[in-house]
Amino acid sequence: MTTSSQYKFVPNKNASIILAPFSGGQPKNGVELGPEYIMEAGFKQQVEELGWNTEVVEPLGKTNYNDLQSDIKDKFGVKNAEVVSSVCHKIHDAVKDAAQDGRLPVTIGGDHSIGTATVSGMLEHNPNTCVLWIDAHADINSPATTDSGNLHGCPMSFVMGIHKESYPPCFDWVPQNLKPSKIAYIGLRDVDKGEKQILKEYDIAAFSMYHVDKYGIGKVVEMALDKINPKRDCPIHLSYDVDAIDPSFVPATGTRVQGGLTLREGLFIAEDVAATGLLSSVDIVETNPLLGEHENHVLDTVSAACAIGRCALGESLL
Ligand SMILES: NC(=[NH2+])NCCC[C@H](N)C(=O)O
Ligand SMILES: [Mn+2]
Ligand SMILES: [Mn+2]
Repeated sequence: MTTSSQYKFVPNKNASIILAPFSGGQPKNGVELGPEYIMEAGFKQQVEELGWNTEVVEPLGKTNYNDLQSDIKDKFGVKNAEVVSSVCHKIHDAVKDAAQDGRLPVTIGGDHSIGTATVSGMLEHNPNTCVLWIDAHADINSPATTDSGNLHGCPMSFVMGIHKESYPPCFDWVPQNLKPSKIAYIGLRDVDKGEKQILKEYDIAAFSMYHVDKYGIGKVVEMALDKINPKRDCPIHLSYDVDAIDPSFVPATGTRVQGGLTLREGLFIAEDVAATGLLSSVDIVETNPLLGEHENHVLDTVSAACAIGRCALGESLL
């Protein structure tokens, strides 16, 4: 079987690998090292072997934004709002610039708070963009609902403007331009009570591990795309939290939840998005090399992160 390997929204196969070594959206050290480990594993060369021209972009420069962190909630009930906001603003601009330049942004985290930046950046570039969020978590808490106060649990509400009266003013720059009908989740299995209410209230397409078991991953990806991209004509932003995949395959991540996707199911999602020809951007987040109990944990996690990227960029298309 042959599948079109053409990327409709990036016909020249130019990609920008955007490094986001940031951990301020959650309390565990080490997730800021994700980009370094993934690049050292040869990710850029791997992408080039697939026929992409790549450039590496470091919107955070050499500044270390990770020492400014605190574990104390502010009066809005969240932690590190100022630094998360300013890091996201830089990544937002880098993602948008890359896309405007005809390149496919591949943003490597770092924690998932940067979803605020990538989703809003791609939506400013093309308002038809839909979002496929692959994660054990819904990351749709607002400052009003979050228990942890960790902003990596909140990016989806920020880009939709859910409970906007609860946001710290430093997030005023974030365009709240994602419609609830343009986001679908796959892999959910640890969703907070307040998040469940939001998913219901906004009628958001949410496929949990229950649906993966019941229908199979192939059908679930199809159902998700039917909801958010029924005519298969809109660009797809794939935001991939490696914790969607079961911790037996991907152990080095900060919020492990048992009962996840097999590695093959996880890669299939990226392959199937690639096969649509509609991929316009991808995030690969939450690789934390300091959380492996031994070296193999780190190797497995880093190589899964690289494989997600390669599959999204067409490795399995013949
Ligand atoms: N990107 C992630 N791993 N997010 C985990 C979020 C966990 C929890 N729902 C919280 O709000 O803190
Ligand atoms: Mn997660
Ligand atoms: Mn996440």
